[in-house]
Amino acid sequence: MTARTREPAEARPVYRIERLTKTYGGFTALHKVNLTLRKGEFGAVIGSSGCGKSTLLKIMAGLLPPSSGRVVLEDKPVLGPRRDIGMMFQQATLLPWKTTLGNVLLPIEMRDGKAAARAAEGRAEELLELVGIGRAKHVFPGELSGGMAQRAAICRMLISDPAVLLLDEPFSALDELTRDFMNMELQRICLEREATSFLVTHSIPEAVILADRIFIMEANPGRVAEIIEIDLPRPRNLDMINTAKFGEIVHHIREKLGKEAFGA
Ligand SMILES: Nc1ncnc2c1ncn2[C@@H]1O[C@H](COP(=O)(O)OP(=O)(O)OP(=O)(O)O)[C@@H](O)[C@H]1O
Repeated sequence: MTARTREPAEARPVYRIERLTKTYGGFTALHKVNLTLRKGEFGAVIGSSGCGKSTLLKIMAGLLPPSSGRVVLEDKPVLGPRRDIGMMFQQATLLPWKTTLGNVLLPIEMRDGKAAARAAEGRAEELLELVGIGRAKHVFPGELSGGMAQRAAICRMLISDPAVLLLDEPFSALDELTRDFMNMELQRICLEREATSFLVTHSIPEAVILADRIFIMEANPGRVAEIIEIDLPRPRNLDMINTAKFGEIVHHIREKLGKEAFGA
């Protein structure tokens, strides 16, 4: 696996979220959230249900306007959806009448037309090889397993060469073994591409195994309560889950979230 050319802590900031507040009517869902992601960094956000994780991700993606504050990506304010922001959701949502290759090329076809999509076929094939489903390029989604469909969704996200990957529980619908495997694949892809990534998850071990930093959110109003640096070496592997250090980090986060959930 490709090693990092530099540690994210030394890299330049790519994504800046500044004093972000979001209100729905009289309800404050997010209150003055500050957060910076550096080039190649993997950030994860974790917090109890309703603390504003999805709201934060939607604002970061330009899908929802903030009430105040701002989001800046590569020195340009995010004012709406942008081609340099890649997103992935719990469901792969592939179009059933298009092949795997056709689905991967869809963002190009929709944006720049069929000729541009044809011109990008080689690149799409490379991406399918990268995630290990090159042989399924002419297969329709109905014949793909859940893990294969999410691999195709990864390629569809990467085809536009986004500056940042926003991941909303991308593997939570998969069985545990496939999910573990896909998380390791995600790490490999992110390391190879020096991708800047931000993951929303409900799973503490998933956040710990993937992230350089974990943002713990608390509710009422939604805010970042603590940032935890995960200094496990890279590339990470699933055996690390059984180490004392991993257990201590998980325990600390669980305590923190438990206090929040039960008001202790
Ligand atoms: N469109 C909306 N109108 C009013 N309130 C909303 C709206 N969307 C979200 N909320 C509220 O804002 C708060 C944050 O919601 P959000 O979905 O961002 O939380 P979350 O942390 O992603 O939750 P979960 O983990 O359950 O997905 C919740 O209290 C929710 O009820």
